[in-house]
Formats: sequence, structure tokens, C-alpha cells
Amino acid sequence: MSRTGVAEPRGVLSIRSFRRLWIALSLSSLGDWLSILALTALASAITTGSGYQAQSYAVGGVLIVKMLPAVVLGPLAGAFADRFDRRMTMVIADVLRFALFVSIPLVGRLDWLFIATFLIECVTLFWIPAKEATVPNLVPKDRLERANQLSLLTTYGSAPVAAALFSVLALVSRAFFEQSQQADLALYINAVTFLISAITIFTLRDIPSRGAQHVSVPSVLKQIGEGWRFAGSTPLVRGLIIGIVGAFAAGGAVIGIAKVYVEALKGGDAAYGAVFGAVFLGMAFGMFLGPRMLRDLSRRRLFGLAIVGAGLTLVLIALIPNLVVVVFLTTLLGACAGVGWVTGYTLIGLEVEDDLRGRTFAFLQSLVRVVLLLVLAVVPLVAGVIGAHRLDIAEVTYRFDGTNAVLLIAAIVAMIFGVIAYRQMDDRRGIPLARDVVAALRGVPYAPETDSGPVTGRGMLIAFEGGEGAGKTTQARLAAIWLRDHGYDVVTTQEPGATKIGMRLRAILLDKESAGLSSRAETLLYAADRADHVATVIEPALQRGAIIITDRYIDSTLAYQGYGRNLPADEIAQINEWATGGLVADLTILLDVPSDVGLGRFASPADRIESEPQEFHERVRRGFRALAEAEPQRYLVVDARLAQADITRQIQDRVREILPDPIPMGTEDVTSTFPAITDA
Ligand SMILES: Nc1ncnc2c1ncn2[C@@H]1O[C@H](COP(=O)(O)OP(=O)(O)O)[C@@H](O)[C@H]1O
Ligand SMILES: Cc1cn([C@H]2C[C@H](O)[C@@H](COP(=O)(O)OP(=O)(O)O)O2)c(=O)[nH]c1=O
Repeated sequence: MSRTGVAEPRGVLSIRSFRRLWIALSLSSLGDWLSILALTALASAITTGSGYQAQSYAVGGVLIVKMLPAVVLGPLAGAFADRFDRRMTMVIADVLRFALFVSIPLVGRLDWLFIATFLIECVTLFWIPAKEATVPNLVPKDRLERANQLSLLTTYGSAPVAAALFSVLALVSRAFFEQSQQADLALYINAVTFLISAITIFTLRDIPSRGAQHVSVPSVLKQIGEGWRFAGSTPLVRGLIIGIVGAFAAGGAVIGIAKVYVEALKGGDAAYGAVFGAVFLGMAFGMFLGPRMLRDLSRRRLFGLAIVGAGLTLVLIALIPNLVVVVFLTTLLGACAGVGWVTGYTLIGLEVEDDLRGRTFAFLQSLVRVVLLLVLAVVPLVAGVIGAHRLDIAEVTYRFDGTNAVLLIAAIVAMIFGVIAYRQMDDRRGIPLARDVVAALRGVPYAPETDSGPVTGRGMLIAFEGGEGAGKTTQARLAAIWLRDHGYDVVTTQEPGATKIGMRLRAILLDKESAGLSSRAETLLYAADRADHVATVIEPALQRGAIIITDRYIDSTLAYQGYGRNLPADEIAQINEWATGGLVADLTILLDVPSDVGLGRFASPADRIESEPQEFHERVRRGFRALAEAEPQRYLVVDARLAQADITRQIQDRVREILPDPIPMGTEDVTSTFPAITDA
């Protein structure tokens, strides 16, 4: 995997047509965030004087109406969007959004506000797939990832800008208008962003009207149903999902209640904008600083901690009714959310296999939408039912409303889900969290000594496979030296013959005197050697948290005895699964070499197997390649005819991707002061 594509951040914006689309996207995102603030503020203004409950319902209603179309009509619009001219779809959608936004303050009624908001969201459903499908047409493939990152950054980056803008507009309009009209200015400006976006896209003549690729959008509910089936299978994904749902449920409650809460704290629209902006400011801090400050803490632990932290902050927000304190705490809340988001995102990227990653993201997106919708629907109901209360304690009147209750419930939900996620994902069981955190803040990873060495969780098994003379022994040794240099506990081993019993089996297997050994007996003897190897060498080292590098493992049997000796592969696989207790290598590095080249590296055939005819070794090579093709995510296939150093580099690049997290950064400085024993 090349990392060079990421090195030039401004690369994609130098593409003129993409730059224009990006401007349009930025404006639309800005408008979208602005509209959330302006519409909720307007709904609240229209219902001022109709009582606390009516106000909660009105604000909640706006948010529900905004979410509903995506959940209910999303797939339908996705299917339709592909049939129309993309550029015109985007232009018309933007013009319609402009007109609808202008109409809201002009009509100035709550029912029209709801209807128009609903229609705007329906129109947006056509705009988004058209935009998504257009990006690959404007950006070359190698810069597509960069372009998508930029789009994402813009979508969320425009939120704090919108919040700031909203606050300023609120202050300005307070000077000129009466209260019920204060949100109007924001809505007009918002409408104009869509008009500019429409004009920008209209001038983009190089958008092809329709593309070859179909953007299919499966139904939200179907995605969720399917998602559960695979998500339940690993504790990591399970933990991530529980944590993210908890975080979004709490986040939804905060969004749904923010306007009413700020009002209860005697804050106006400007304060509302400030609270909203504080969340995003905090998020930016959290995303940027959190992982740097806690670099040495396990990401899995950090994720759960961040959510529990958000819950605790929310408790304070619910109980301290002071606007300044609330803005400050909201920044902290955002920071926790930012840390959680970035660690969760990285964990999915690093620890979820390639073919599951796309589905995990899609599943999460659908789930989050539904959760948000449910929460937004329930929040105003709960707040409304509880209503407004005053507690008179001595001389002090303490106000405790439905809003406080909702925030408190959200805080508890976040904490419970955070703890469950933490438990599911914890990769440092038995190590006290407090010590772990203190050590991480000091930059020294905490590793308690025990009888069997430091406990760092489950280790990792890397197998080197390939035919005779492929260079397995050479590369395995180099990889071990490299990893030890980086401070890892590494065990190098090989098959057959890594244990005392194994040595005796090896003698039987490779002795030319054993000519006539039946293929099945041979298979069982290799399996016996492997069973002993796993039980006495590999498993204990794995328990200790070491990285085990083995020269040959199960694949050798599948290739040599399965393909070479023509025995049924599934039966061999079963026998070996039993022998190893189902232990599979985390990564298998296949050094692929034509059999004549490999055998040519030795002066003469040394043992019984090497003496087999060339066809046998060619079948073995085909066997290895077939195994690697069947499970590409677990293999690295390297052309073993390359120079040793090139092979080493490819191996290091791949191994680096799967190293346990966090990489003990400090260790490099320590070990590099010792003279490393490297290969001549
Ligand atoms: N990339 C390479 N190019 C050429 N010769 C190599 C390469 N890698 C290893 N060799 C040589 O090939 C021989 C077999 O290497 P070895 O690592 O013992 O292979 P294996 O363990 O796969 O049988 C050794 O003499 C080694 O020096
Ligand atoms: C582990 C294993 C090895 N073998 C064969 C392959 C090798 O020819 C031999 C192991 O000998 P070895 O000298 O360790 O091979 P190399 O240096 O090529 O790694 O045993 C099998 O046939 N089945 C197996 O399961």
C-alpha cells in the first residue's frame, strides 16, 4: 500500500472542476448547519408564549422532520437520482432549496416550517447521490481518497463556521428586529448559499450527465439487519457499535434539547450558536490533541473512556445551570466526542478486515441515523412530560426542568454504553486503568512484570511460507531482528522440529531412509509435530503477548501434502485445525518463487522432500498461491526472485500495518543505542 498519495494535501483542489464542486459543497454544508440552528430558533420563536411543552415539541419536530426523509426515502431517492442528468439534478435541487428556504420566514408559520423543511430534505436526497457520483468523474482515481477526505472535512468543518455565523447574525438582527424575526436573516443568508451553489454547479460543464457506475443505496433497515449478523461476531466491532450508539444517543439528546436549555438559562440565539459552536470546537481539539496526549494508551481503552468521559461531562452540564459554565463544559463534551470519534474511526480502519470495513461503516451510518431519529422524537416528549419545576432550598431557587432530566438521562445512557463498550473491547485486562492512564500521560507504557513476563494481551503469529529456497529462513530472521529493534518481544521458530519431540519427528520425515512413508502417515506426522509446536512453544508465547515468527505453518501441509501429494485439502485442513486448536496465523507471508529458481539456490537436494520431482514442487507452488488468493487479507505475497532488500521492505510495510497498537514509540531510541546484530 503506498502512502505517497496522502503527502500532497492541496493536490485535489488544483483540479479546477473539482474545486468548483467543492465550493458548492462547502456552501451547501454551511447552509445545512446554519439551517438547523435557524429553523430550531424560528420554531422556538414562533411558539414563544405557548408554554414550555409546546416549545420543546416544536424544536424537536423540526429535527425529526429533518431526519425523517433520509431514513424513510433515502434508498428510493438514490435509485432515482441515477436516472437523471447529474448536473441538472444538482442545480434544480439547489434552486428548489433556495426557494423553500426563502418561503419559510416569509410565511412565518410553524406548519409551513415543518412542510418546507421536509421538502428541503427530500430534495437534498437527490442532491447527495448526484454529488457522490460526480466526484469520481472529476478526480483521477489515485486522488479520490484525498477528495473524499476533503469532502468529509468540509462537511463537518463548516459546522463551527455556521455556528459562529449564526451567533453574529443573531446579535446583528437583535439590534434591528423584534424577537420573532431574529432567525429570519440567517434563513435568508442560508437560502443565498444554495443559490450560489446552484450557479457554481451550473457553470461546471464537464460533469457527465450519467456515469457508468451505479450508486446503489440499500435500504437503511436492511443494512441494519444484515449488519448485526456479522457485527455480533467480534467483540471489537460489537464494542465499537455499542459505544457509538451510546455516544450518538447522548449527542442527539443534547442537540434536541440545546435550544430550550439555552433559553431556560436566559440565553438568546447568539448563546445558542455559541453552545453549538463549542461542541465542534471541542471536537476539533479532541481529535487533534487527544490521541497525541494519550499516544501510549491502548486505543481500545481510550474509546470507551472517551464515551464515559462525555457522559460525566453531561451530568455536570445538566446540573450546573450557568450559561458560561455550560459553554465551557460543552467544549469539554465535544473534546471527549472528538477523541471517541477519531479512535473509533482509526480502530475500524486498523483492526477491521478490509472486506468488513465498508459494511461496518455503512451499518454504523444507518444505525446512527435511526438512533438519532428515535432520540430526537423521544426527547421533547420526555422533556414535555416532566415539565418545568422549581426547588426552593433555603433562600436559593433551583430550577430543574424536563431539559435537565433529559440531559441527565442522556448522560447515564452514555456512561452505561461507554462502560459496556470498554468491557467488550478491553485489550489490557488485569491492568488497572488508572495506572495505565497515568503511565500513558507520562509517555511510558505501563507493563507489569509477572512470572511469565510482561502481560500485554494476546500476541501475534506471523508465518513465513514458500517453496524450497524461497528465502523464508533469511527473511524470517531479518523480520525478527527488525521487530526486536523496535522493542517487541519476538520468538522465532520453525516447522518441522521446533521441540524435542518435533526433532525426532523431523528426523523421520526428512530422512531419505523413510522412503515409502505413506502420504497419510506423512500428513499425520507433520500434524503431530505442529500440535506439539503450538502447545509448547506458540501458545505460551502468544499468552505472554509476544510476536511469534514461524518458518512454515499449516499452509506448508496444505501445499505439500494437499497439492503436492494430491490428498483432499479439506480433510487436511480439518486434521490441522484439530491439531492446533484452531490457531490460524494473523499474517502469512508467502515468498513465491518458481521451483527451479528456489531449488537452484542449493547445491544439491538435501532431504527426502527436496528430492521430489520438479512437477511436485510446481504443484506445491500453485497450492500456496491458491491459498493466498482465497484469503488475500491474511496474506502478503512477495515475488521471491527480487533482491533480498526489496523483499524485506515489502514485508516491513505489511507487518507495520498489523503491529499491536499503540506502537511503543519510545522503545526505538532505547534499543538503537545497542549494537543491533543484523544480517551480513
Ligand atoms: N532474494 C534472494 N535472492 C537470491 N538468493 C536468496 C534470496 N533470499 C535468500 N537467498 C539465498 O537462497 C538460499 C535459500 O534461502 P533460505 O532463506 O534458506 O530459504 P528457505 O528457508 O525458504 O529454504 C540461501 O543461500 C540464501 O542466501
Ligand atoms: C511443515 C511442513 C514441511 N514440509 C516439508 C517442506 C520442506 O521440504 C521440509 C522442511 O524442511 P526444512 O529444511 O525446514 O525446509 P526449508 O528450509 O525449505 O523451510 O518439510 C511438508 O511437506 N509439510 C509440512 O507441513
